[in-house]
Amino acid sequence: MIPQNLLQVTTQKCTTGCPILDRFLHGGIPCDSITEIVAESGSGKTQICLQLSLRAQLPVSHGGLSASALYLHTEFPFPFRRLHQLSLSFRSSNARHLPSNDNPCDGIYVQSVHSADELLDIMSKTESFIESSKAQLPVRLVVIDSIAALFRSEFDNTPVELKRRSSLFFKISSMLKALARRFNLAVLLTNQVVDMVGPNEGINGLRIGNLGSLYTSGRRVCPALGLAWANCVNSRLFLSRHEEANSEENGKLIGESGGFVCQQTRRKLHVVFAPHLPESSCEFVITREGLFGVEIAAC
Ligand SMILES: Nc1ncnc2c1ncn2[C@@H]1O[C@H](COP(=O)(O)OP(=O)(O)OP(=O)(O)O)[C@@H](O)[C@H]1O
Repeated sequence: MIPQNLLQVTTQKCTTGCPILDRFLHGGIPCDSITEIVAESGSGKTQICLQLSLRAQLPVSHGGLSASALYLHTEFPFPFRRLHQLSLSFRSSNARHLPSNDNPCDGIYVQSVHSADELLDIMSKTESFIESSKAQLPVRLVVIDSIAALFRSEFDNTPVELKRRSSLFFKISSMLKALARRFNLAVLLTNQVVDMVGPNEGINGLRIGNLGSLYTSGRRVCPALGLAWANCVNSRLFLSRHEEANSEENGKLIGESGGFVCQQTRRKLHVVFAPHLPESSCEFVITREGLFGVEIAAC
């Protein structure tokens, strides 16, 4: 058996709730591991985090973790309405696998975080929190949405501050990895992107993972927080979006040629790096029910 297959056999995964995305991710988001989803704003990062937080409650036999989720949010306000909307469709399509009277939103512990120091403080208390919540569904999924927001304005661009920032990265990731290992948790983080300017060489051309350059909305971007943070996560997934103009008779906009033009957002999930996934990408859509993969028929 090759090492890649060994990892797949022994690692438990949390389903996304979509068979196409699960197949693409070889079962879902892995436990005992840190998975990062990086994308520009409005790409679906929060949507997939909410979706996973609900799906974690499913029994293991149905791809879940039979577990609750701890959702640490750094972007305000927390999207309670979207969670409620997702929970309604989740409950109606999974009624047979969930306790009949329970509200799935109750299986998600939501906690706001305002700074990196506060995150460290919360994580130091998480161990006893997880242990004490053993009576209900145990916490087996930790979400941090988003990690970049904690570092957005707190640090100057000086060597001393950058060193302080890197040391915080390593502290956070080693605490997360220790928690993930001890409780067999799936850890899911979101990260933002920054625009890349200038030629694709030198530090700009530095390749991290499978993809040389990341493109979204026609811009070349790279994940926020740089190389030091890239070394802190086990897997990195990238969500891209591109607006396409399709001429259509019943479309919404009038194109240059006088015909109708319909704007359509094409979204893709890419593997930037992951120990258990090959270089690949998968189209997806976002609906009221969440994120769903789309299989493109071969011509
Ligand atoms: N109910 C819904 N039906 C269809 N699409 C939706 C629905 N809710 C959200 N979306 C789509 O999801 C996108 C927002 O997703 P989300 O907030 O998860 O993105 P994000 O990457 O987390 O953004 P940010 O970084 O700004 O928080 C919107 O652009 C919208 O197109």
